[in-house]
Amino acid sequence: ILGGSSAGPHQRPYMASLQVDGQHVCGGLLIAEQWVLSAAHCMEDMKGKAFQVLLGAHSLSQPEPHKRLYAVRAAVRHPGSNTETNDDDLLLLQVSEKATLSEHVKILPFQRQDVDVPPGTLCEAAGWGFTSHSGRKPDVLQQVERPVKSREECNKRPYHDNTITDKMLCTDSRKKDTCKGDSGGPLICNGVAEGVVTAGARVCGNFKKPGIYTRIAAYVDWIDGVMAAAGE
Ligand SMILES: NCc1cccc(Nc2n[nH]c3ncnc(Nc4cccc(O)c4)c23)c1
Repeated sequence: ILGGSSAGPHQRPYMASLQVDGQHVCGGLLIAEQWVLSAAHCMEDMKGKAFQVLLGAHSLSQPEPHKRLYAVRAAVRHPGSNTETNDDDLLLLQVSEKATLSEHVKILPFQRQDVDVPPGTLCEAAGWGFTSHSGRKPDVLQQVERPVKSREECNKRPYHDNTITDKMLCTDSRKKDTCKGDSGGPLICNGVAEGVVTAGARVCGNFKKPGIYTRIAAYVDWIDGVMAAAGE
């Protein structure tokens, strides 16, 4: 997160950190007791290694009583996701057992009504991604408030030039923005998860490349279907 601030400890108890060999790779959000929603592109960063899901964390390094690392029982990428585009950039992770819910670990409701968030709505992104262009990594969860940018505007040059589909939304990216490591994390508007961070052009903090998010409401049937079909 560029231009943001540290979240209060456990103020965002739905935040997940996807980790390989103890290193943060991507964000995620807890959407059910045994399910974390993230971005399909995050699987590319795993380099085929096993990865875990950290829940209940504020600091990535410090021992915290409610921090717990879960093994992944199943990783389901959206069938439409691919390495070339931002389309359908969603990943559902079934963790090895139901998460122990508490003040520090909570489920975040997601938008089920497939209606665009009005442009100008102030939303929040959070993550443990880069906090500077030089690639500085934060220890504690960062957050930033961003206004939604209309799809019409976001699809113009010099912005994203007609690559933003109805299943995506944009936020202004001038100075304050998501960056490497924030992929997979939530965009929260009025307390409800509306989007999942996708890397898009991978540019951070440049107003010419607004932040791009996958609109969760456009994937409710897929999400419900995967969770229903999976076993224990
Ligand atoms: N703001 C959109 C967004 C959301 C999520 C991830 C991303 N960026 C990235 N995703 N993956 C990446 N691999 C390498 N570099 C990357 N961005 C980068 C790194 C250092 C300085 C800088 O200006 C930009 C990214 C960009």
